Amino acid sequence: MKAVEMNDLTKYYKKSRGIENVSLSIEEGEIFGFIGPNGAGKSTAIRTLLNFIHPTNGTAAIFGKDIVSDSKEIKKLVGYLPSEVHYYDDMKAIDLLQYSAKFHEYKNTNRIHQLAERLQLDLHKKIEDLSFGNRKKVGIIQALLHEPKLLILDEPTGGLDPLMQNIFFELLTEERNKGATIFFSSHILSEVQKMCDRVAIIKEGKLVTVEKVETLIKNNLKKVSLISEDSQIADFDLDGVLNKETNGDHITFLYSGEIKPLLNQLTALDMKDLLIQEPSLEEVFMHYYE
Ligand SMILES: Nc1ncnc2c1ncn2[C@@H]1O[C@H](COP(=O)(O)OP(=O)(O)OP(=O)(O)O)[C@@H](O)[C@H]1O
Repeated sequence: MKAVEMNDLTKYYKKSRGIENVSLSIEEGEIFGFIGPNGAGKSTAIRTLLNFIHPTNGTAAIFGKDIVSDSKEIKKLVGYLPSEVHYYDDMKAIDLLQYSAKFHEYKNTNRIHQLAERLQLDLHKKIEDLSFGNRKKVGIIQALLHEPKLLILDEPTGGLDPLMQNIFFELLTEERNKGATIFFSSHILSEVQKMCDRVAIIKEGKLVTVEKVETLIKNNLKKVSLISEDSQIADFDLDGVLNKETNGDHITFLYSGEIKPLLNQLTALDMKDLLIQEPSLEEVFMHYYE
């Protein structure tokens, strides 16, 4: 059974586009990244999955249960971290988390303390006295505490310092090793590269691609940098050449295709230097974003 399955999931806010015809599925046990620029529709997709907003069209299921009609059952299986956490400010963190554990009928309250220790959070402070990053930690503990089968995390690392981000990713890895599925949205390419098995890229509400992270990087896309004083360099072109930039005698571009035609074309140029390498994940994404 798929952990998450979206079929043509569409959400319009009145006439304005949230997401359109998003279809994807996430396997149980996967760490799946959801990447896209601001306003692309990541939070809309996540909030629709959690039945906070209703789909305009299409369907989705979590562990085979319909996101609208079975939403109550789904809530028991899911841990959710919103991109911005808002709580009752004058509650202490511990009270809020114990209340949350009760809601999930989760008995092992030691886990709250264990997670707080790992994340270095003082549980006895009131929410209003916590910094933005420390409130985020409360949200992380709330999402993880009942050991859900599926974690849905919307921009989870915003506000965490690098040390805490590492601890957070350790916690996610531990949950995954216990069998959890993790679906998280992010702008931060390095964390997607480090953590995810597969990634979906969303742009202007539509899914652009779903790929294994390694495939995205290796997808035959090469970054070519060369130096040449050859006057023909400005006209250099070939099927598969993308994002060409010329700066004096330096030229860089991405290339997707067979390597031989590229080399044939290059050897015709009078070159001073040539470097063909794998593009960074960022360069790959910029190519999809354009
Ligand atoms: N409550 C709302 N009412 C009207 N339009 C909305 C609402 N929420 C989101 N939108 C619109 O839906 C589109 C997708 O927004 P969404 O917040 O899902 O994007 P996102 O990818 O999560 O962006 P970000 O990375 O900035 O959080 C945007 O055009 C946004 O303006």
